[in-house]
Order: sequence, then structure tokens, then C-alpha cells
Amino acid sequence: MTSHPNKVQVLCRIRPFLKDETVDNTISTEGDKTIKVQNHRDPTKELHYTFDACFDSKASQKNVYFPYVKNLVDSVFEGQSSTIFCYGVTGAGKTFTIQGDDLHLGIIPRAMMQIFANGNARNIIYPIKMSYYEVFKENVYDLLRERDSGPGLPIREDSNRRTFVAGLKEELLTSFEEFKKVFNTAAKRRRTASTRLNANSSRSHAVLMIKICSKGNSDNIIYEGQLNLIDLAGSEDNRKTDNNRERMKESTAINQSLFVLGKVIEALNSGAVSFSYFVKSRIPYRDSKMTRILQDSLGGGSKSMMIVNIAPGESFLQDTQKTLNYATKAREVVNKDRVFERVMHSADSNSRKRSADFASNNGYNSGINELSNSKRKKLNIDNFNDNDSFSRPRNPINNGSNSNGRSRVYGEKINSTDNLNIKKGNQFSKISNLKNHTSSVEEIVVQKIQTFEKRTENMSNEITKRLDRLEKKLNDDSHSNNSMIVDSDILDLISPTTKLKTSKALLVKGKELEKSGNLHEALKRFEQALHYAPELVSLSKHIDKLRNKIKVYNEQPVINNDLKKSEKNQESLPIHFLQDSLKGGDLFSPTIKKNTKKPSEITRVGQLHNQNEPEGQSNISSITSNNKWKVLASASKKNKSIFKNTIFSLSNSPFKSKSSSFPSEDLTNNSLLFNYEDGGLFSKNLIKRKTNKNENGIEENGISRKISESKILTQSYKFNLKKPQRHIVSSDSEYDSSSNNNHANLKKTKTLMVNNAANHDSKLANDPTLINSINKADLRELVRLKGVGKKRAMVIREFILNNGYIENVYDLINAGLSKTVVTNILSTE
Ligand SMILES: Nc1ncnc2c1ncn2[C@@H]1O[C@H](COP(=O)(O)OP(=O)(O)OP(=O)(O)O)[C@@H](O)[C@H]1O
Repeated sequence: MTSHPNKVQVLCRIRPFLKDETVDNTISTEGDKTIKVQNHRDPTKELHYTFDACFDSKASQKNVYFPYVKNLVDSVFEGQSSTIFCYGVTGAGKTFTIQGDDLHLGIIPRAMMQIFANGNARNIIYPIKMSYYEVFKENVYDLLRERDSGPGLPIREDSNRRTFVAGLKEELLTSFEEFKKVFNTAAKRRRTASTRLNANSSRSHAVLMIKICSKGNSDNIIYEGQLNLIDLAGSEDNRKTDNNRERMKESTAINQSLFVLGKVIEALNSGAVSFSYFVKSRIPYRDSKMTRILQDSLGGGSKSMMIVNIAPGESFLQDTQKTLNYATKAREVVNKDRVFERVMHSADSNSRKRSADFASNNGYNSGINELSNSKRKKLNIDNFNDNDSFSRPRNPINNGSNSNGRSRVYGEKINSTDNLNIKKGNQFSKISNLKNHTSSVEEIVVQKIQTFEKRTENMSNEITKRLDRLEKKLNDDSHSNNSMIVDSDILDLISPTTKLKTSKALLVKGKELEKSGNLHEALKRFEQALHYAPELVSLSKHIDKLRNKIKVYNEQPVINNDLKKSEKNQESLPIHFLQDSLKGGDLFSPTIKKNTKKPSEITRVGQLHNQNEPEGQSNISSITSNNKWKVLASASKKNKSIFKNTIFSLSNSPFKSKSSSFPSEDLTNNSLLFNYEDGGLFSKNLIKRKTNKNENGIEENGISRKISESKILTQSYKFNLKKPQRHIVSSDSEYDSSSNNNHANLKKTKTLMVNNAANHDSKLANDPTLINSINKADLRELVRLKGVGKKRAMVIREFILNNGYIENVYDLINAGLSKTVVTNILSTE
């Protein structure tokens, strides 16, 4: 017996036993259309129920979707209204069937994939519209909006007597990705709660409504289809659920609406109403919000499918029987078959204009305004090419006469020149001459879904693997009393995409920092970035380069540590402290005299050179005499320029002012004498002095740290062979800097110090107490020193920043402070 084409189709699906459930065989399928269930009143008897299709617990989502649901979705392209709803007790698998999860895509994602994949073949006019709402405790709430405490939305009726929820938000969609994003956000708003029967029980009925317009076969017909995918809340036996008061209230509302649904089905099946949904006074649709919403789907003009979900096992037997009885009745409901299509005004021969008019009449206009360019493109009028599918053979255009005399779809206003036709079902079936390309489209849909599922499965497997590894590591570590999870373990948990993104963000930040000269922080970021993306070879090279750069800049700690070591061991101290500026440079090593701990000589131990330059032949040696190094340098003719650069570098460094008394011929003779005892600032390269103008337009001297275009580096090294002295012997008497008994004497000594400093007599140039306090002071404290205004304090700070701590009075003078100011500062102490 073939069933009536417009009957509500009923599918029945048995879910598998869950982890803690006792497995039995009280329910099973017999063939693909019958369910066999043990009678709960008499276990010796079996009951048989026949439906359009039955699925046992092994059936996959695909098994449910393709042979049955897909056709209903297809019919929406032809102006049909289709409704699929899942019905069953709580925890029976309704949400699993309609929505699924990432690994088992349910009807909703499959249908949406089908819609977008079929879109072009079926001449969809993008964007499609989506609404999503829930009925919770007899109130309707929009799931596309943030949840608020306001009253629910009203349900109204259009002139076709079709119900609709007023004030619903409509999202305009052009791709599956867009849909996924909107849907996922909205689905989180749906009310769920944990009950004893289902840890994630839906406490509301949820309705996803998709409106699709597509071009008909004739150039003046546009179909307007609607797909409703409904996840009903589960009926509940409160004796089993252990529900609290709140859950009980929800449960009562759920059960009440499902009870009304049963009544509606019964009423529809009692011949009295003869399936006429217009004579609805005798059908209790109005007794619950859900039945009002389902009005068109049960006994109305929709193609409808009810999927009955069954929880297996003896404990559910009574519910199962009730559900199956209910479903059997629903199967008797016969709907009208209608196609909603709009006939555009025939006098208007320009189909582009018609289509555009159509779009604007259908509220697409407002959507267009908010659309991105890509969406606009899809909405482009060119989509309505006359030569395209409009030329497909089709039934003669309905001339606008409307057999039922009703003419409104979705409650929108229709121009007087337009007509809506409601076609009879058999006409609809004739339309379906799209089989050929449907099969290829079907393949695409299957393929797409498979790819998606495969990808998610791979991802899920990968995550499981990573978690297993971590768990294993934790277990291993706990045995060895070392439960620390190291960075790499955490890293292992992060997805490759996240790793790459994080690494990119760190790279950007690192580059910024490097540009601003903050090499240490830049290096840190780069190292972190590499941590996340070890495959970036160029980054690893860049890090090496940067490390070298920083190492060269950070000579001081190396020198000091080495010095400490060498002081202990009294052995040769390998340091390199000179490097030329432009052409490559020499590497020198002073040898520390065993007894005096002073460098006896400096020997060239290698060359830090520019890659393009041959290794230089220059030599520098030094002889210590009275705390001074005489640095003698010679160079072969060939390398004279290299050597000159080295010397030049020294002469232009901040050290220059200390060594300014050196006769210039010393430089030309390639020899240089300098004082080692103070420690000294050696310029790695030329210091470029920059003339800044302050806000008053007065020129100030400052040391720029910027690298100029002529490749001149400005970074300085601090070369400190000797720690600051605590006691300084003045030429007259021993002066203890911690004592200030004799102020006048002190002032005199300090002035002497300044003068001596200017004359490069180092013995008197140090006042460690003062110098230490200057180094420690912040800007505000510096300003308190006599003669130091804010500007000068800044100069001191900048000097410290660029060159390291102030070691002696020279440095203050080098920083640009005048003798008077330095004397003033010293007298403050
Ligand atoms: N066919 C199936 N295959 C595997 N697991 C299933 C299947 N059907 C349901 N489940 C699992 O059973 C549990 C309950 O399913 P689900 O939440 O879909 O029930 P429900 O009918 O929507 O319940 P409620 O009405 O309380 O929301 C879930 O853990 C789900 O993953």
C-alpha cells in the first residue's frame, strides 16, 4: 500500500544504549519499516509498529539524512514549506538527530550544507534568511538576539492564516561558514539543564527557520520555500527525573505542550475536521505555543516529517509505547501540498529589474545595506541571467489565477501586479525534472560532508592523542616525583593553527620592538615565536643574528665576569673590546700581569670583521706604565684603512674627551695612549653625535642611539677593568669620601677633582659615594642636586642609558655638563 504523498512522514530511530544503561533486547527493528517492542503490560507479548522508516541503534546520521530528509530539503527549492521535527522522551536522541555534534553532523548542518552546495544548481537567490527561536515555558524567545528578561515574542497569523512569530530577527546568509558561526552562537543561548535522564537536556523547543527564494523555470517566477527544523523538548516522567522545583515547572510546560500536540494530532485524525487546516476552530492549535507554530506543519500546507526518537531498554518501555502510539496517530495526518511562488509582472520584460524589485520587496534591501562586498557580489543582478536556467523547460506559467484565492507568503506585502500561486502537489512533482544534475549535486554534498566529518574526526583524534601523551607524561612524572608539566607539554596541546597564530603575533611584536631598538625584548618575543613555530628556519637565523648583536652590545658583563675570574686566577684575560666601525675590526686580549693584576699587554687575538673584508693584519700592543696603557698599533699598508678606522673609532668615542689630549699625530702614527684605571668607554663604532633642538629652538648635544643611514652604529661598550675605588688619595692628603667634617676643605677637594678630571688626572676624578648616588637617583632626585635642572637631569639619565653607569666625574663632563655644574653637584654632597 503506497501511503498518501501528503501524509506526515514518520521515521523512528532507536538510540544506542549509553554507558551506564543496562542492555536488553526489549526493542528492535524488524526490516526497515517496523519496530518490534515488548509489551510493557505483558512481557510475553510483542507489539509491532510500522512507519515510513525505522532505524536501529547502528544507523548513522547519513543513513537517516540521505534517503529521507534530503528530499524534503530539496522540495524547499521549489517553493515548498517543509518541516522536520524530532519527538521523544528526554534523552532519546532528538538533539543528536536534528543537530548532532562535530563528529556526527545532524540534520541541521547537513541540510544547510545541501542548501549552500545546491544553491547555484537550484538558482537560489542569495542571501537566504535564517531565524532561530525557542519556546520556553510557553514563551517565544529569539535565539539570534542576546537573551533578555523581556516578555516573549507574540505569535501572529498572516492573511494566509499561517502563523508566524512577530519581531524575529533574520540573519542573511550566503555561505555555510556564516551559518555555522551564527548558529553556534545562537545554539548556546538555548536553555538546557542537567537532569537525571540527560546531562544536557533541552528545556525548550527550538525552531530553526530557513527561508529560501529561488528562480523558477520561467523568468517571471520566483519560488519562496521555507524549511523548519524543530527540536522538541523531551516529554518527561517526573518520577524518573528527580527534577527540582524549577525543572518541574519547565517539565510541566514541556509536557503540557506535547499533550496539546497529541490532541491536535487526534483532532486532525478524527474525520470531523477533514484535514482542512482553515477550519481550525475544532483543532486545539491555540492551546499551546508549539502547536500554534506547528499549525502549518500538521494539517497545513507543509511537507512534514516527524522523527520519533526512542530510548532503548526496559526502563523506558512504557514511554516508548506511548511515544509509538502517538507517532502512529501522527502518521495519519495528511497535509495539503502547496508551492509558494510569485509571478512577477509580465509587462516588465526586464528580468534583472524584476529580480531587483523582488529582492527589495522581500526585505533584502535592508540586508543588502549591511552586506559585505562579497555578499553584494552574490546578490549581483547578473545572477539573474536570462539565458541561464530560465530557459529550462517548465510547466506553463501560472497566469496568476489563484485557485484558493489567497495571496500572501510570509506575511509580506505583494504588489497588486504580482500574484502568488499555490500549486497542487502533483504539479509540484512534475516540476522535478532536475534529477540529472541533482545526482551530481548530491555527490558534491556527500563529498563536502565527508570532508568536513573527516577533518573533525582527524582533529578530534589528534587532540585525544595529545591528551593521552600528556596524561601519560603526568603519570610517569608522578612516579618519579616530578609532576612538573613543562612548556613543551602544554605546547603539544595547542592546535597547529593556534601555534602559528600565536607565533605570528609574537613575531609582529618582536619586529616592532627590534625597530624601536629594544633588542632584548625583541629577542624574547622572537624566541617565544620560534617556540610555537620551530619550523620557521628564517626566524631561527634571525634569532642567531640578534643574539650575536646583543652579545656584542653586552660586552660589559662578560668583561666583568671574566675580570673577576681572572683576578682570582691571575691569568690571561681574554676580552675583545675594540672593533672597528666600517670595515671590520680587530679583537684584542690584554694579558693580566700576575702580581699587579694589571694588563701587561694587549694582543690581537682575532678579528671581528665585516664578512666582505679580508682579515686585517693590524697589530696593537700595549705596555703598561704608571697605570696607563700605551697602545701601539701598526698596520700593513693594505690594512691601514682598517686600522685607522679602529683608531678613529676610539677618537670619536666618548672616550675621546678623555683622550683628547692625545696628540693627533699619535693617531696618525697609529698609536694611542689611554688610561685603563678609570675603566673607559669604548665605542664599538663611531658614535654619531646628534644635534637636537629643544622646544626653545636651542641646540643641545646628545648622543643618538639611532643607526644612521651610513651604517654607523652608535652602541657603546663599557669597558671596566677596575672597580670604582673607595678611597681616593688626593695630592695633598688622603680624602675619605664618606667623611664631610670639613666642608670648605671638601668643596676645595671637589673643585680640584673637577679640574683634575678636566685635565684627565684620574686619581682625583672619582668620588664613588657621589657617583653611586647619582647612578641610583631617579630624575626627581637628580633635579634636587644643585645646578641640575630637569634638562640636565635628563642628560645624565640619557648618558646612563646609552653608556652605562657614571663611573667618574669625567662621565658627567662627557655627558655634557659644564665644569661649574659638576662642581655644584659635587658640592651638594
Ligand atoms: N544515535 C545515537 N548515537 C550515539 N549517541 C546518541 C544517539 N542518540 C543519542 N545519543 C546520545 O544520547 C544522549 C542523549 O541524547 P540527546 O541529548 O540528543 O537527547 P534528547 O532527546 O535531545 O534529550 P532532551 O529532550 O533531554 O534534550 C546524548 O549523550 C547523545 O549523544
